[in-house]
Amino acid sequence: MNKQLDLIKSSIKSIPNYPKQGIIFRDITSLTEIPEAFTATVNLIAEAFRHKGITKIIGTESRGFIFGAPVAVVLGLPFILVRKPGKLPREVISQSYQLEYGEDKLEIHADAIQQGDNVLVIDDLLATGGTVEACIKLVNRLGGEVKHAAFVISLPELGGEARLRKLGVEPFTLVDFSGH
Ligand SMILES: O=P(O)(O)OC[C@H]1O[C@H](OP(=O)(O)OP(=O)(O)O)[C@H](O)[C@@H]1O
Ligand SMILES: Nc1ncnc2[nH]cnc12
Repeated sequence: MNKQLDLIKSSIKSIPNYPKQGIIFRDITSLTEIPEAFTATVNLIAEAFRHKGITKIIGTESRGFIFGAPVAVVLGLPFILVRKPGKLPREVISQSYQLEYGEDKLEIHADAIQQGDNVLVIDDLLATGGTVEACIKLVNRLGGEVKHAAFVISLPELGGEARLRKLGVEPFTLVDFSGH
């Protein structure tokens, strides 16, 4: 187990000052290029949630798709896409959320979640928690519940873990990095 987590962490490249000065970008493209690391990542998340009564998995555009979709396949669960505005073809509901500078929106198909759904949100990385909070609001507005959210990477200093706990969701993360 620790060997797998070590492999996953060492597969993530850190790029200083990208996309802007002062940010250290934690790059999952170097992880997905290593089949053993990508497979271990998907399997560790899937096995952690196999017996949690999850009914649907959400992946958030775009990096959440990379991990959410294969976990949904492993668990045999529906995969729901939460996308940036204007990308989904049928009726949607939208949720605004704060970015570091300014505001953006996320959308979900209005018929994607039903009353009683127990939804797992999957993303590559938890920073401020704004993205996952917007997903939780979308699911709740459609009558579903989010009790679990899973991330490959957490940046605890940015407050996302604490924000999620306040919303009653215990974050599941594989590796932590300190520093932005
Ligand atoms: O916890 P937060 O502060 O909300 O940040 C985390 C989000 O930011 C990144 O996505 P981004 O919006 O950069 O889009 P991308 O996946 O298309 O690169 C990342 O993939 C998470 O979805
Ligand atoms: N430091 C970081 N690296 C990669 N993706 C991010 N999304 C938000 N902060 C990030």
